[in-house]
Amino acid sequence: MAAPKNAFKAALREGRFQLGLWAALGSPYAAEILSTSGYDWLLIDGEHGPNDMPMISAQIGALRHSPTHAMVRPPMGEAWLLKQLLDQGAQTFLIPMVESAEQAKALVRALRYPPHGIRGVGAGLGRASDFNRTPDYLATANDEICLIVQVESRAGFAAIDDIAAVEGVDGVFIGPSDLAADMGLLGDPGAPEVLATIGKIFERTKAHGKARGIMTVSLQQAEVYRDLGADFMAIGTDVNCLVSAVETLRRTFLGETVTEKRGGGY
Ligand SMILES: O=C(O)C(=O)C[C@H](O)[C@@H](O)CO
Repeated sequence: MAAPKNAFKAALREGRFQLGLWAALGSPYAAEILSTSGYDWLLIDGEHGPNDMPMISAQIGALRHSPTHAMVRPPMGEAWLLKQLLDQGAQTFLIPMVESAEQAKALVRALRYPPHGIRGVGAGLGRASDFNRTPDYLATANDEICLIVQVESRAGFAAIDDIAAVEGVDGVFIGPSDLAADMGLLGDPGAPEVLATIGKIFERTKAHGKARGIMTVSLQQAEVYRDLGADFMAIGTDVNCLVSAVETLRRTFLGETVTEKRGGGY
């Protein structure tokens, strides 16, 4: 018996668009509710959400037997952290602020067992191997890992061809908020200059045969990104869904109108 198949990675390889949602509440209960809400993937956010290792592990568990694939974003792409997340069963990783091919190559090695990488052998203790009940896990794990690197700065944009060319990088995800901030447009990811840069990053990513990802909380912006070529996209966050639903409920009852900031304003 082999490592679990990575349905998200397979879908990207087959060119099937994957719709996602951001999970930053840090709630396995919320993750379980979202796991059967029709999304192809759920990003468990350890960079901006209050998600520590036990919390992330519990959310991976909540998604485990659902049609929604767990994508995990650690605060940084550190090998020791990725090792723990891998053993907890994470197979798809979103790594923030990647700005060089060297950084991308180090991430690939951190996610693979020797001789192709440096991942420590300990999955027998974790969900990854179904708690040591997957005889062929070690031999099959590498192929089911999906690495998505975030390009979200001018430095990352400048290195996009080198980054996208790295063997083992499966996709490039643009963080529009951080990219806008680094471009001097803090809080305005919908600015024309940011959109133009996003288009160029997507174009170069596709040229290297890699998947293109992005996120927004604005459905209008989502259409723009889809037209730019996004292969996978998050169209909201659990936090935003909760806040906007509560606000909309109150405003609707009071007859108030709701306006949206350009680009979602994230
Ligand atoms: O820079 C970005 O935009 C992202 O990386 C996504 C955000 O971190 C996400 O938390 C929404 O704000």
